[in-house]
Amino acid sequence: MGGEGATERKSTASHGLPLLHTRALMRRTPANRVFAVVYLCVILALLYHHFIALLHSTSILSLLILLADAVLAFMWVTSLAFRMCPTERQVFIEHLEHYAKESEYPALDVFICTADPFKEPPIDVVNTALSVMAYDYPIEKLSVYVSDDGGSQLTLFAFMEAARFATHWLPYCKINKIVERCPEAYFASNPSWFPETDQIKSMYERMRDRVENVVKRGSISNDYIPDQREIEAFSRWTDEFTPQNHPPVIQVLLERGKDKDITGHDMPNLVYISREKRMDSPHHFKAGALNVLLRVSATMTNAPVILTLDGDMYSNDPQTPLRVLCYLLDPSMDPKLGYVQFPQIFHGINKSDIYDGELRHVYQVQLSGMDGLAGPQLVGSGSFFRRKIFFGGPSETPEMNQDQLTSKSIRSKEVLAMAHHVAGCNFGNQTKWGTKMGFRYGSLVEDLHTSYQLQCEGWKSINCKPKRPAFLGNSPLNLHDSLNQTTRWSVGLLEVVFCKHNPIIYGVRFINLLSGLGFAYYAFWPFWSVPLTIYAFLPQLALLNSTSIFPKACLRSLVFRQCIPFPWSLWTRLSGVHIIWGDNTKVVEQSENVDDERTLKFPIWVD
Ligand SMILES: O=c1ccn([C@@H]2O[C@H](COP(=O)(O)OP(=O)(O)O[C@H]3O[C@H](CO)[C@@H](O)[C@H](O)[C@H]3O)[C@@H](O)[C@H]2O)c(=O)[nH]1
Ligand SMILES: [Mn+2]
Repeated sequence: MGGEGATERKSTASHGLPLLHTRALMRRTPANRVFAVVYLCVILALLYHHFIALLHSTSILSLLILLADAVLAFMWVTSLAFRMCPTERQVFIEHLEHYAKESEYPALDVFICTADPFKEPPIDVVNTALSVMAYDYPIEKLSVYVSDDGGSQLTLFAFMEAARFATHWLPYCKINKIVERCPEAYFASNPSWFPETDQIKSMYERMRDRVENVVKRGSISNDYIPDQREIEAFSRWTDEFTPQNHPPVIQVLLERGKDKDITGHDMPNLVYISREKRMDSPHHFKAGALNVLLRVSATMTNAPVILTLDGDMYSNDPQTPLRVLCYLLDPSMDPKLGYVQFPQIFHGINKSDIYDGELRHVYQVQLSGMDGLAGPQLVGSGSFFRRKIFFGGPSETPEMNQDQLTSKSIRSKEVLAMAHHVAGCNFGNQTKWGTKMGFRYGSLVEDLHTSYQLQCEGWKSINCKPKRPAFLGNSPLNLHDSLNQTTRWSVGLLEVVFCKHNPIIYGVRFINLLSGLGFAYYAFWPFWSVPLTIYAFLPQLALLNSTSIFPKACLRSLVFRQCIPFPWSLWTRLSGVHIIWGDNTKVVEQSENVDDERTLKFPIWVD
């Protein structure tokens, strides 16, 4: 696991072709490891100290401190997963041509989820879709599926508009080699001017106004719908149709080979899906939506590679799928590689980010840490999968027939009938969907839950962190949304803790010790609230009880003599600095020659 980084830093692979990717341990790894050993000693000393203090006098305060510090210590131990083998990787897209021709690239199905047109504005979801439809990827290999869990005709309307605008937008991006392919972000960035820029900009603004007007009004007037086929599509919204109770709606908006852009080139497939919802049938939230996408796409295109995106997360780099191919097309790649995860990077957050919406520790530090083990967890968006991982472990997946049904038109009656059938709410009942197949049910954080189960089955993953963010998304900006998200995540994470495959019990055995700890770190994340709450009230309680919570005893005499003489005594000898750590009950032992001027007093804080 460790040390391979250095040896992999060479320019050609063993088969003589230039390398597609490299991987190396980060330079801070040895320092991290030394730090971990030192820190572990201090934590043990601290817990020992609390324990001794408890023996001397058992008060509620000392019990609370012990509890708080025990939880902090546990969380710190689980976080070791991120520090032992932090890994960085590089890909070389320019070497892809040595491995495969464009026509040999695997097909790619993109899944975009949205759930509520009033919380996630359809125009944002449209921007997400346009940004991936314009990927630098062979168009005949690309399909985009939009899952609308809100079952809203407003979203369908937005996508009908998007399909028309895309026939102008895609050639504009490709001919002018635009890098920013999300139209909203492109026009906001003061782009360089091309002869068609003004025209395309006003087209975009017209589309945006139409979509926003319709959402504002909450209904679509007939003069907004130019096409008979489109009027028919909306006829499915009958009076009984509600977001929680409706039949499946699947609408093929663009079909490759049939629909052309304004320069006469093919358009990628674009399919709108709103799965069947019934009050008496569990929908399993996003995991349920993603499983319907897996099944419907299997009936239509069945691409071996899948990308999942949240509706609010657009592509910021048209070459992203090529980066993934650098791993997937490498013949020497571990066949157990199941998915490639890109970090979530958020835009529009103010500098101070008081709610930590950016989650930088997760995306900048922890994913690289997990990458050196069995691989990062899924983070819900920006994940490229091999389709087969949803159908069993690495040793048991049958090779699926990729040509199955793909020769038929996706608008054909047969294909559509099948697609509607698998989008039904009872289709997955009494099957392995959600337990052994597809995204796993049972947790609101389906991403962590599913990736944990996949890694237990033996699948591995890779963290891909290019300099230019591959995707940019939205994060809660106010306290209300932020608390809502935290509550939802906490419930979902506790569901992972209390499921029968708890990471501490199963994970450390089925994946590996450190990865298991890494998953435990996330699953036990709600437990941070225990020490936070205790430490929030501790000073006040101590004040009321007239007890001191900050200690006076000498750590050197307490720890060094009784517990761990080295390296702390060496440190004291070399530096002459005594570290003082005391006790809230009484002075345990006073050291003889403590030089007041060179004595550091501080409480020990974990992490
Ligand atoms: O029943 C549902 C619920 C949600 N979603 C979609 O799932 C995505 C994420 O849901 P959101 O409510 O925005 O949750 P967040 O907390 O913002 O999302 C983070 O956390 C989720 C749960 O871990 C992950 O799925 C996401 O990818 C990750 O960005 C959105 O696009 C929703 O439209 C559905 O399609 N159906
Ligand atoms: Mn979100």
